[in-house]
Amino acid sequence: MIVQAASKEDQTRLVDDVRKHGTSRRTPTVRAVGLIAFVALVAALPVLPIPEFWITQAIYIGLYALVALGLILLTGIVGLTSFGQAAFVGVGAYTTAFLTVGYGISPWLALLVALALTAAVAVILAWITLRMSGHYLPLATMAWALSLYYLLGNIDALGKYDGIVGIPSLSIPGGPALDTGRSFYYLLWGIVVLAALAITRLLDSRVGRALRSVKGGTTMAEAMGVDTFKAKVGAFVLAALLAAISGWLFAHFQRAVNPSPFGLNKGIEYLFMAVLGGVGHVWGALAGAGLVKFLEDRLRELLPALLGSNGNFEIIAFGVILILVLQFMRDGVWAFIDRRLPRQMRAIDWRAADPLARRVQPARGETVFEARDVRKEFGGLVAVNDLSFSVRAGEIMGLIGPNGAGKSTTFNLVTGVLRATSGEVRFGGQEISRCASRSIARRGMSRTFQHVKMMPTMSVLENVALGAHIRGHATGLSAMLRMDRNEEKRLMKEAHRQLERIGMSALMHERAGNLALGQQRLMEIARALASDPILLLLDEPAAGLRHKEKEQLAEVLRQLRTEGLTILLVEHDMDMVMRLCDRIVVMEFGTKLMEGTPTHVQADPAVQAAYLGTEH
Ligand SMILES: Nc1ncnc2c1ncn2[C@@H]1O[C@H](COP(=O)(O)OP(=O)(O)OP(=O)(O)O)[C@@H](O)[C@H]1O
Repeated sequence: MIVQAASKEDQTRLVDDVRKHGTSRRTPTVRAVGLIAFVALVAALPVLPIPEFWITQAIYIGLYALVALGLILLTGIVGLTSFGQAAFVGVGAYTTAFLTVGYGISPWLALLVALALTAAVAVILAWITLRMSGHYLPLATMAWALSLYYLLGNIDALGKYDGIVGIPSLSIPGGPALDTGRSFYYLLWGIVVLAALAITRLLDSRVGRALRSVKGGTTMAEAMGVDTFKAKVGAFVLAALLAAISGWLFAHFQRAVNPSPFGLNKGIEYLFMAVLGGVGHVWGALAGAGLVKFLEDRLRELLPALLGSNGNFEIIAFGVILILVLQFMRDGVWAFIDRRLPRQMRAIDWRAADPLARRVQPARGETVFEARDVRKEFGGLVAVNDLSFSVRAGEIMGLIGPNGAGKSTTFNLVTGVLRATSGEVRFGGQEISRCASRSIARRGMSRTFQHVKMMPTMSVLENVALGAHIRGHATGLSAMLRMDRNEEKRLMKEAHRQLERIGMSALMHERAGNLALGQQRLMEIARALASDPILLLLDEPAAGLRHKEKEQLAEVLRQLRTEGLTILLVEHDMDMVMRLCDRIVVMEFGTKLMEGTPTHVQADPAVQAAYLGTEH
């Protein structure tokens, strides 16, 4: 991962800032004022003396924003692309149209049916495609959008391409009818604001961190105990449900449906809204929906006048705008605004929280880990050749060898990233050779990566809190309802404690991507420690560090050993390995060359030859 180190002044400023203001400073008020102003404007709009046209426009923006919100979660947060959101809007719209017009069912009951149907379709699509890597999901969503469009247009009971008319307007059960634009507006925007709030809360939670960790690869997330498949399916279903709610509202607002607004074109337009608005931000959905609606209207007037003929020219203009946005405002309009707003700092509200329960550590000297004749073949290449070694509680075991010796492969076999061709890996007395990474993490093995893997746009504290994922239980729903705060405080307290342990708590509010490489490596160690591991695996933690940073790292590792932690260390810096490790396994060409104390290893002619490249 390419990361930009913050300038020395930036870091000093940040640390000073935190010290001066105390770490419990609240977010500056510009954001809060902006939020209040926005909600006030949304609430006041219908009572202002403005033409009905503007209310209708605001309703369309709200309908679009609901769909775009789902895409923020799916594309911006989890990193999946869907061209099929318009089709989910169609499921919501057609289900309610069919049931309310054909069978006189209450629209609210029809909403439940629409949501159930949408969830079923989304789960099936996600289940089939997300197990496969590559572009299967985007392709499947395209196929889904195309097939639903033609299906709707060819079913007699759904009125073919003419659709269904005479859909009743909504009314609050036992309350008023929402049959005017202004009354409908309140229901719709109430739902939009609630959905935006729910997604914001979700992102600021244990499940939210897990969802964000999935973007850009699953290895790190799985190593933190996150079920990445479940996270992806969950995000896909939630995005589909938001689209279906938009469709349900759309049908009762328009009072008629036909297949055209639910085709692939519209699916692309929804994606365009999310990207234009800023796919990484909840506000991006609102900005994108507003901008696209505005552009749509302007272009529909302007383009025919300019070009002298009628047609769907705005699609071409959208394409050009998208290219320009991707070129000059890659993260969307909201990211551009967000960068200019005061940085958000989390208030420290966890001091009084109960600490998380700790694992019982094995007695010093007990064998915690064992590899027995572990072998890994890549085609004809034997990367790890019947390797056996064990690690005892409370020691630092080094795993060294020249480039290509098989150390990283061994690491991946041990942590469940790769499956061994043969042999056995045991941890805590149990066989784990067939276990997935996340299940190994739950058993008490935690790791760092040769190339730092983190969430660069999230704070250092949040990155470290991800490490404690397996120690929490709060669900996404409880996060949306803010019923997870007690556990969240405990997780944050743990993350803070681990940052203090490695001497980095002053940087906890900094964006992880702004840290220098040495600090990022230390942050990874804090993250691994937050899982309360029995065995800590460090993959070349000193790579790329300067002398002083290496000294700091060595000091941290010594301290951890004193506290009784067991460490398996892969490292190229021989000086560090020899000074730190209790025992060392030396590998060459996938085979164990020898095992012993640093003194033995250093004196061994075969080891010297392996490193110097001479015959032995
Ligand atoms: N996925 C893979 N497919 C094919 N060959 C692989 C794969 N992963 C590793 N190898 C090969 O296995 C051998 C061992 O590689 P590995 O990365 O484990 O060595 P290493 O000791 O970690 O090296 P380094 O110190 O350079 O990281 C190398 O020859 C490498 O090319």
